[in-house]
Amino acid sequence: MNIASVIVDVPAKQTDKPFDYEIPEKWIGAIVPGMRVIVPFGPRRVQGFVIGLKDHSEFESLREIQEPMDLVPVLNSELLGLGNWLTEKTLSFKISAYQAMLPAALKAKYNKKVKLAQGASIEDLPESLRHYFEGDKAIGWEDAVKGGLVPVLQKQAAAGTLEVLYEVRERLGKKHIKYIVPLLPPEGLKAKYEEVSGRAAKQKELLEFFIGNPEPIEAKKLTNELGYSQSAVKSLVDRGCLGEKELEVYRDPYEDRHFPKTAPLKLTAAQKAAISPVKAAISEGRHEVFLLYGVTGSGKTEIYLQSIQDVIEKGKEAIVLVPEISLTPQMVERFKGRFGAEVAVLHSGLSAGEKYDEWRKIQRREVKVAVGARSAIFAPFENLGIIIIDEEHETSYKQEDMPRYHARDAAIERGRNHACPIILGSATPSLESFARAQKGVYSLLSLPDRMNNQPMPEVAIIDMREEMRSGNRSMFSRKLFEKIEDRLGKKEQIVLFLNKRGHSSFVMCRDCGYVMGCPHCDISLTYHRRNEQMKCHYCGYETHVPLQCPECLSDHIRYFGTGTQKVEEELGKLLPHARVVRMDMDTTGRKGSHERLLKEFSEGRADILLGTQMIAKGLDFPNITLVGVLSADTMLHIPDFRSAEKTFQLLTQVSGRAGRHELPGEVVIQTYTPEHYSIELAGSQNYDVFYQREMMSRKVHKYPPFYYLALVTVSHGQLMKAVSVTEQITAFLRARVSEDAVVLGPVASPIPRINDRYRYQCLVKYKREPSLPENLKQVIDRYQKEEGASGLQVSVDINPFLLM
Ligand SMILES: Nc1ncnc2c1ncn2[C@@H]1O[C@H](COP(=O)(O)OP(=O)(O)OP(=O)(O)O)[C@@H](O)[C@H]1O
Ligand SMILES: [Zn+2]
Ligand SMILES: [Zn+2]
Repeated sequence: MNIASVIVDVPAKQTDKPFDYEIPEKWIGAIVPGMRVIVPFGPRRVQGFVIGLKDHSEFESLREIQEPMDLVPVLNSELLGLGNWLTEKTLSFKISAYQAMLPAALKAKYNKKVKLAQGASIEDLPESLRHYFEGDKAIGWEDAVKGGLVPVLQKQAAAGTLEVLYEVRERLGKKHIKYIVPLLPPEGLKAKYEEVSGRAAKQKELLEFFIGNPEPIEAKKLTNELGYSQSAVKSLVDRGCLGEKELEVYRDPYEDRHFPKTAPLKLTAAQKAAISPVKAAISEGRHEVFLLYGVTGSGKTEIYLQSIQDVIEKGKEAIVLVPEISLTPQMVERFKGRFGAEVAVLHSGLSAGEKYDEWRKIQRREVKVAVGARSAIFAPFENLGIIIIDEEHETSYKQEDMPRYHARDAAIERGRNHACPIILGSATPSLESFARAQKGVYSLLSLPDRMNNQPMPEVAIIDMREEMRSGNRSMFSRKLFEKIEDRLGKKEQIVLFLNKRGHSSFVMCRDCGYVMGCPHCDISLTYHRRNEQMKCHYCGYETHVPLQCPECLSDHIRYFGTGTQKVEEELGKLLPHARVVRMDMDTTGRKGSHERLLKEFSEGRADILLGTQMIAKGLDFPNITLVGVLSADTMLHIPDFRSAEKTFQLLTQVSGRAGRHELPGEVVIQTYTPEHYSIELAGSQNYDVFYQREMMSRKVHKYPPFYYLALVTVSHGQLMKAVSVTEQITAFLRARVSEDAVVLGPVASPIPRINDRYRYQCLVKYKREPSLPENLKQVIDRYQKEEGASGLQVSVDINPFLLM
């Protein structure tokens, strides 16, 4: 096996296949599939993934691998296979698929070193290696490669005595903590104990401690918590009885937090009925996809926890996906509280170094559970027993760049590989999933009632046009305002929700109706109060708020729309005594701020939690008895066939924050289109009727789940170029699909220009088109050649979630 098949890091059609390389004699056995290597490619040196080994190649005179990049494989064989699957499903390059599975720290160029693994001791190494690692020394990767040490180091890495560290710049290196270690065996310490004079009682005490506890102990803990004297430590260090040692600790972002241990709750009859098929699948080691459809507050999380418990008891591992936005401390606490140090948490709030640390815990089998957002689906477990996707309807599970995968599909694929069950949980399942459950492709589990049979909150829908007509120009309807005052009086808590998506604060001229738009994109600019700036959310363009309308020179130009800042101001005027916590992109930008704000609210130091999407999900606070939705319809106006579904889901989720415990809850939804079925049915929280109604409309308009979609987006600096290429593509595809398929286009994208590039699209709706992937690939290949030269971009998204 002296030949390696390598996928090189050159994302292009011509290079999207394995290349054979000869493994130099000294690295035979040291280079195995799943490792990265440096190979010569043309005149360059590039990175590549070894995907297989073989004895013979059909090519002659192979070039040699220059050097390995890893001591142990970064992708296991299952993930290598998953990479093929991803490539096929998303029409992306293999290299993009593999890169997508690794934490960022492994992707960029970071300093790499080999060190003694945590918990290993220098005596575990062969004599010949010890001098490299004594006294916490490390050997640089380059030196190890030059010195031909890789194969020997690799053996140690496989045995767990050595490991590779990445020095991630943002937080240089690993974090170290000072430990005190006894330098003598207990008998030696006893001998010293006799030697120490009777007056040095503190030293005697300390020696006694180490005779009983010969393990290293954190210096701070020894003195601060256990109360041993610092000067005694110093004296014993001077005497050569104790040593000080810096030991690496993981940068655990939750280290300062204590998670009280929770025990499994006694399940209700409904929960028992729902969990038992899952338990059966776990114990039989069978792949099955469950859709857990349970209303908000019905106890889905407890089902996740107890299923994971079973999986851990079988010696297997679990992945839990939650949407980024609801990966709140409260969610993390539930998993850490139950499984403690067995849990790794992966989310975008972590620095690259922290993410890498969490990933390593998984790779080194130190944890059993990974909780994280979308990309946690690639957690490098080898013995998966269950995958859970909470809020499975969330669109953030779809990745919008290459590879454009949906985490749900990847989960099901991994579930097949590991013969393990999948739970998709939601109070408002996606139409796709519910339709599959109806057809029996997924097994449906239902939790139709809240815990302790609490009723669902009562919902009032307020027509804001009526309010306007009767002279109320405030952003609060009379009913909502009344109820806010009532709750403030009763010292109960309130959630006010403002949907930022769809429309936000924009600047408009009251005289001529001019709206300030981005000069580079066809979209209006968003007003930011904090620095009095207008900003484009697509290209980042920023400008000052004008004092005069550029069109008619009127000075009646001001901002419109209700941003959270504006609501906060208005609350300040109307209810100066109310304590308001505002949560949106602006207030949660800094690390830890999200957590701090929620804590403030949960500890009752605020009355009103005001926020955007990020407060809609997952919050479980007993004192919330009123939820107000300030403008329910903004989401309805996005040009997207899922807008009604998203509106329904969001309203149901927000409403679900009220009355989850003893106190009953109430919800007030303000809208300008109360007659729309998504709003009406969210009001009565009737998913089943909504599902029927929406399915009908999808069928008529030929949208998922009745049809699949493929979207081709073309962009170019010149309008005519974008149009003509889209025209060609549309014609090409139209000639190659069956008559059941619909090919729409060319049409301008809903945002027709971003960053001075014109955007056109072609949308294919189809039921069964076995040759479509091949044809789409041809489209990509055909235009890829032009791309570099003229700035043309052609992208294909299969099952798109954003039609923008
Ligand atoms: N068997 C049980 N006995 C007692 N309390 C329970 C039980 N199961 C769940 N609970 C409690 O009920 C509350 C609601 O449960 P949970 O948050 O899991 O609901 P959920 O279905 O995940 O809701 P959402 O979809 O709104 O997040 C929680 O406070 C939880 O601790
Ligand atoms: Zn004007
Ligand atoms: Zn712009």
